Amino acid sequence: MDALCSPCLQQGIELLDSPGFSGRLQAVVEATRDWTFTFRLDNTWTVLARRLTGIGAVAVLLSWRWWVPFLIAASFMLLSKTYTTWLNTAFDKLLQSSASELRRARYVRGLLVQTETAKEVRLFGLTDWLVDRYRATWLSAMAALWPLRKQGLRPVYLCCLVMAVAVGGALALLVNDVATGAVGLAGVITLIQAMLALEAFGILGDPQMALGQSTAATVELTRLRREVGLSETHPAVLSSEDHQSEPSQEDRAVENAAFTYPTRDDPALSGLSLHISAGQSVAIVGVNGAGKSTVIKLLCGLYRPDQGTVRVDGADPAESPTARRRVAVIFQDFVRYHLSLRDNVGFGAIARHHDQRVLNRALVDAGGNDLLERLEHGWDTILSAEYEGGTDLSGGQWQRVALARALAAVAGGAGVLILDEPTAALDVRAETALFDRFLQVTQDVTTILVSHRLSSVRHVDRIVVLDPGAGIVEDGSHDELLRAGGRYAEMFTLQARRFAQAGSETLAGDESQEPVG
Ligand SMILES: Nc1ncnc2c1ncn2[C@@H]1O[C@H](COP(=O)(O)OP(=O)(O)OP(=O)(O)O)[C@@H](O)[C@H]1O
Repeated sequence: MDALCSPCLQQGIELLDSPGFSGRLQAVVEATRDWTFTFRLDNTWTVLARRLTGIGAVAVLLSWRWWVPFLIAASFMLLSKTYTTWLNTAFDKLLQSSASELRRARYVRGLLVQTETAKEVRLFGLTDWLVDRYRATWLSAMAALWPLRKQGLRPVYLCCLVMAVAVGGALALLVNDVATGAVGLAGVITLIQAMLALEAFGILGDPQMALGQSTAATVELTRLRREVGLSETHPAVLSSEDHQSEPSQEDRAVENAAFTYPTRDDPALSGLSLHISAGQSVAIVGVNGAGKSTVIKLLCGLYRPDQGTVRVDGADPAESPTARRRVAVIFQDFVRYHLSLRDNVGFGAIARHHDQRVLNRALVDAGGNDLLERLEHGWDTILSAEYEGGTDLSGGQWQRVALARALAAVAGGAGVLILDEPTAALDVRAETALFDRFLQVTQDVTTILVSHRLSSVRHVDRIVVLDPGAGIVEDGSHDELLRAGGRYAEMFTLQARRFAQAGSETLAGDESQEPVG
């Protein structure tokens, strides 16, 4: 799968937006995971037909030496029984001792192919790490099988020997009959074919079908790769040196960008230009559907503009993994990884994933240090109640973990930190406090905040008001925009009045829905 997932996510996430591609990718995943149903259905007929062939073979061999077909068929059946017993034991053992590890392995594999996780996996450059984790978890789950393979298979090998002796003995008899002239050429061919057909009483299966099944997923993968024009080469893995720790002094810019989503006719952005100086804090506000998240996605290199350019530190983030690594973003639909707290935070800076200092600092700065005390296994607690020893978190706790991930990314070298409404579930006061704290701990970093609550973002250096179709309609500091008395001023006043009337607690829910303008 990594042969497809890595280059696919490296290119962008448009492919996963395409229902056709996404559906086929999921089909490949299913194909490599679970053949059980179709396997049984298809093979019912095959097994019936082959058993009938076996009975015919017995009838043919009866006329030669009556005991030969029974001896050979019995040896095949014995082998079949021993092998099936081993297989059942192996599966039992696997499910008993490694079920949760197998599940974890599948979960990690799922992160590589799901649309919901694609943005973060690409942005944080997690593909290779996840592929390695998948392999390691899967191998560790399979470890329960290795001893069984060594010792448990001995009876199976013994039955193979018995079968070989029975078939070999029958062939020797046949050679003898040929030598004495008791059996002619036509008889030899018929009898040998009949002997081979007795294999229908065994469990050797249809090699062609088995081969077809095992290669079907590979064939589909190859076809998908060819269709979407993915190269064979594996994308380069960024080393820790690629994660510059010094903030860059270069600007971030979107220049005359137009973009239409592949599944839409109307453009999400047309002719938008936005320059952000290094170290500046900027808030992007606007009504629902104004294109705020789309601008962010372009800046992250998740999509390529149809027209115009996007530059982060002088490079196109859609093309340059290094430029992409300079941007850390947490979206409203950030991923709640069913993995350890360490992974959830460390994914922000995968090259420093085990640097405890970075993790501690990020969690404290995100206001989540008290969370650590409540987790039974500390940093190694799995953040999902579906796993033994794991636990789920509240919405607010998850948000702090996601913010810690973004801060870890800054420690890992990201120079642009973007929060695209990950705090929408917090009330106005909590969001304002968190944004203020964020601006404090990220003073050297370019910060972009997206929010509907104008009071939460008033302390940024600059506020940009986006309008659907019209692009940027206002641009300035909070005070400047208030003085200008335009749309921002109008909405800020309206929100402030409603806030005062309703009280912070009750308004919190309403205001998260409140559009600007
Ligand atoms: N993945 C997508 N596929 C198709 N259309 C999309 C997609 N994402 C956004 N759009 C459309 O693009 C336009 C801009 O959406 P965008 O999410 O950028 O707006 P926004 O200002 O962030 O909105 P909100 O405040 O509701 O989050 C909208 O018309 C939206 O329906």
